[in-house]
Amino acid sequence: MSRTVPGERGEEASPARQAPPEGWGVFGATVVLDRTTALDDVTLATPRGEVTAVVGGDGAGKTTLLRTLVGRVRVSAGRVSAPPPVRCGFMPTGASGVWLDLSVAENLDFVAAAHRIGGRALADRRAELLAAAGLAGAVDRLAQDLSGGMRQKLAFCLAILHRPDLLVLDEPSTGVDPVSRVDLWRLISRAAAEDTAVVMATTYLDEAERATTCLVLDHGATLASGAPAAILAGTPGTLTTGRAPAGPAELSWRRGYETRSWHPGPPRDGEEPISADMEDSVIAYTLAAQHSGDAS
Ligand SMILES: Nc1ncnc2c1ncn2[C@@H]1O[C@H](COP(=O)(O)OP(=O)(O)OP(=O)(O)O)[C@@H](O)[C@H]1O
Repeated sequence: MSRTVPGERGEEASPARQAPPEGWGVFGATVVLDRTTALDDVTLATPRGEVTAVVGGDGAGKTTLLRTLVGRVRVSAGRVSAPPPVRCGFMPTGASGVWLDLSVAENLDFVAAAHRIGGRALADRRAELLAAAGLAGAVDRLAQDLSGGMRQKLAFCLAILHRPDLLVLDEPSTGVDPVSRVDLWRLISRAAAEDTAVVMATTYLDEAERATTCLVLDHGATLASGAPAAILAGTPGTLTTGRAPAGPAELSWRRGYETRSWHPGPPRDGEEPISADMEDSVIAYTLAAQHSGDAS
């Protein structure tokens, strides 16, 4: 394990740093947790100014990967390169970074104090974030009295308050209503536009499709990675749609009123394959990994 983190939590805020030439990220990382291989030789590069999405089903390794990136989990093989903790922002899943018995303003002030931000700089930053997150009318409300979406947005504001170089978000929009999801995505895009390296785990594949690059995990292993368009273009096998499954039930799934069917290999006679969106594509990659030994 060779994590390169020069700073310690709680050290004084330092100016923004350049990423090393090879960039920040997790490179060839293997993580074993209590005899479970949570990550198996996974690489995730996190360039500045870009949004990198990590997707995958339950237990795929998303949280472990993000926690590895911010130094909370040790790798048993591979390498992690990240800014010092004081220059990272981490939003854990479920808005668990929010103090429920503090008001919105107190939450922000508390985190600002930890980063030694005060006075005019804090007033300006607080006003900017509250306006962008649509929380200006709720500054004096206890966090426990916020809606789930408002709490997620507050958690986001806490993670980004000190303008981190690397912003790591664990399922920021899970359980959030569609309007708040749009707000959150705007905040995330804005952070990237301000040259922050943004990494987010998400279960919403339409969000992943809007990221600059995307990493698809399954059981701790990489199924696909790259620009969303490249992932879609590389979708394995053949995908069709219809009213009923075109093959075995375990290779079919519902999409709205339709049923998608997948099989490995090229289209068969008479089949009319469809183009995959990210949701179909991730399912196809997963099925391909599960059925890699099957004849096409
Ligand atoms: N502390 C731990 N001890 C042992 N195994 C763990 C621990 N934390 C996670 N795991 C295992 O590591 C694997 C990856 O878990 P992880 O939480 O990273 O997945 P995830 O993609 O974030 O899933 P979810 O979306 O369900 O939270 C799972 O098999 C999980 O059971």
